[in-house]
Amino acid sequence: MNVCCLLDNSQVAFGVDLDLLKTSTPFPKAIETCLKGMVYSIEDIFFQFNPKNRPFIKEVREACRLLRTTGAQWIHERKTAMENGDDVPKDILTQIIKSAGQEDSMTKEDEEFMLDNFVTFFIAGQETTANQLAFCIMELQNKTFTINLIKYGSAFQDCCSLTYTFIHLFTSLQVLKETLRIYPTAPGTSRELPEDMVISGIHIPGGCICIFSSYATGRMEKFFKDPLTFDPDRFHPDAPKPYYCYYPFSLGPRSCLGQNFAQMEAKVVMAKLLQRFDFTLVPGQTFDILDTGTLRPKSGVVCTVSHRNDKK
Ligand code: HEM
Repeated sequence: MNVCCLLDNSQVAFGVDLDLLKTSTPFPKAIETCLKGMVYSIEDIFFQFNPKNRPFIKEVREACRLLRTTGAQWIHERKTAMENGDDVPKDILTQIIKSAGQEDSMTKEDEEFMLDNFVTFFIAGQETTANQLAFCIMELQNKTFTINLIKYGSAFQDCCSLTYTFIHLFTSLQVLKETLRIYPTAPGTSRELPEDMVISGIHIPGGCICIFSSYATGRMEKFFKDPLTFDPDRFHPDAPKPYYCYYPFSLGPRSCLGQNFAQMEAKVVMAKLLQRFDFTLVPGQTFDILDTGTLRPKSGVVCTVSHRNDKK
């Protein structure tokens, strides 16, 4: 899933074919290492001062450097192509460079800022969607979900026979939205209060940082009946909309920039995979969750994959 999403992001956003399926690249590992570094430093503010963490910190620095040098190289190549009047894709990279070109002058700091955005885009955009799809495949093996599908009148037999109803559930995003309710791959966010505020009758002084957990609210009986049951019907177009208790992409002006892209990507990747393959979970895996900054399935969702045509 990581490879699928990384290929998709790099191709759509930066017009680069990473060729990950043929050659092994250090990219997915570098993204994972950067995320880990972020989590460890948030969890323990003294992390970087502990001598025993030095080897890991070195690893994180190298991973960041890899992402930044790659970003710099891609930007340079695209800039040169644009200056030479070559045909370039109308993708995000072209937009970033065009916007930068409208500035009177580009300082070294601006260039660093552009690279920061590149790395944010790469990290934010890959793990989250990949893990969402992995959780989704994990839930497809879940008996409760199977029962729910039978309720829709679908001929849902071994794992996932593709009826119209089933495909519709995906394309209408019901399944994907329900996946993010129980497994919000970016499990929370935070905001610093600029001034004193009263929230639900509680006075909070300005300068405090409030942390919001979409993982917690998504699993609260108060907001979702029988919260641990995977039921895509909660997101049926006629069902009442969740009110400020479902925010896997956060809310407000600084919410996820890639939300629409992510959901379109998830829909396309999932539909393509399920049209072609059957997934059967290798037994003995847990349905537990691992928190590595983003949430991911602890056992990795190791599956036996068979091509649908082979069964005909
Ligand atoms: C299932 C997939 C995804 C989930 C659950 C997710 C979730 C989030 C969350 C919770 C935030 C924090 C927003 C906040 O603090 O208020 C965020 C920020 C962000 N996301 Fe996503 N994201 C996903 C996919 C993507 C993709 C595919 C991209 C880009 C292609 C992307 C780009 C970004 C960026 C650039 C930010 C920073 C926005 C800002 O600071 O203004 N995300 N995302």
